[in-house]
Amino acid sequence: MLKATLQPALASPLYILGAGAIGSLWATYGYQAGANIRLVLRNQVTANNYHQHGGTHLISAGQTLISLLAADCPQSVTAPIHKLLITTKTQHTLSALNAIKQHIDEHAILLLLQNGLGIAEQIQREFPHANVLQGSTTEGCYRQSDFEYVHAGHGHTFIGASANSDKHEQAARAQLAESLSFPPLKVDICDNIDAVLWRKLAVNCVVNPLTAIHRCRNGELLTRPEILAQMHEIIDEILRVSAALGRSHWLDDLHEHVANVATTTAANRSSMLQDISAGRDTEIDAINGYLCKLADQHNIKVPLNKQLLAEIKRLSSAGQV
Ligand SMILES: NC(=O)C1=CN([C@@H]2O[C@H](COP(=O)(O)OP(=O)(O)OC[C@H]3O[C@@H](n4cnc5c(N)ncnc54)[C@H](OP(=O)(O)O)[C@@H]3O)[C@@H](O)[C@H]2O)C=CC1
Ligand SMILES: CC(C)(CO)C(=O)C(=O)O
Repeated sequence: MLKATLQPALASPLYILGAGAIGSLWATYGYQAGANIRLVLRNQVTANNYHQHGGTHLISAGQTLISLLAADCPQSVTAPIHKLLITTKTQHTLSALNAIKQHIDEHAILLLLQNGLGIAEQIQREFPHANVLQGSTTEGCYRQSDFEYVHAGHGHTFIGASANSDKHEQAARAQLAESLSFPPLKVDICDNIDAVLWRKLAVNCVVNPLTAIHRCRNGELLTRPEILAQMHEIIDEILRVSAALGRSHWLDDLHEHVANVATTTAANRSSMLQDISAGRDTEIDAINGYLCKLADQHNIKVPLNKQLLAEIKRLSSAGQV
């Protein structure tokens, strides 16, 4: 079915669902740029706390940028949402969206900026007429305390949809990317976002659970021979799944790529390590869980990925008392 054009939604206010680290980057720089942005916070208590705190404080290049945006909770949203940036963790996305479902216009732009895969398809099923787009970012931001974030690393953000979209939609998508490029954030459209996301998934399947299990920073993975050997075996499993899906060309240098990411982010505590250390649930289902599901569908054995999945789930439930 031909979808309604993206154009009407483009001119609407940008709602941000999931005003954590990544959401706060777009909220803060958007506010600085004078964009029309509204946050959708979890509930009225969070919205009150946000106002009492005086909004979001983002430490960026040694400066504290303060933004006090309009902050709704699901009960207080009044206007229809036409353009929504979703920056919750993957495991919270559907419940967060369902809480505001009645306020989302049926042809809305729903842009996911998350690690992990599998959520976009679920959202498209829940919102069949919506323009569901996906993005991937290499910006780095972490939470220092409530509503206080640190922009730790500058990166690049790509957004896109499935390859077979028409030219008209592509132009609108370029406009969307431009409208989200609040300096210093840089957003571009990508002709093959599936490849970008798959490559990111592959890295996350290796680095995230291993750093969480071994409680180490990303770079340390490369310095321990037993972990390094495991990394290569995990990557080989990912490559076998990719081959079955006809996606090998997206990952032709995966062993080197994972090592490069671990090197360039050597000092990072991965997001999964942070979640496990804080006793929070993790994005493992959308990362190794997603890969294992595909492997099962294609009868490919991925024992190491399954072990990582089980171990992270065990650690995560042990941490939640
Ligand atoms: N941080 C980074 O540097 C990077 C992150 N990513 C990816 O971006 C995504 C977001 O990550 P990040 O920003 O770090 O995560 P955060 O945990 O910092 O932010 C997620 C936010 O979503 C909020 N949230 C959860 N449930 C709801 C709900 N029902 N209604 C409203 N808000 C809700 C959380 O609120 P609460 O705190 O109350 O739970 C939290 O503020 C993830 O997929 C991550 O992997 C990708 C690249 C880099
Ligand atoms: C690339 C990597 C591993 C950087 O830490 C990441 O995406 C994460 O921590 O989730």
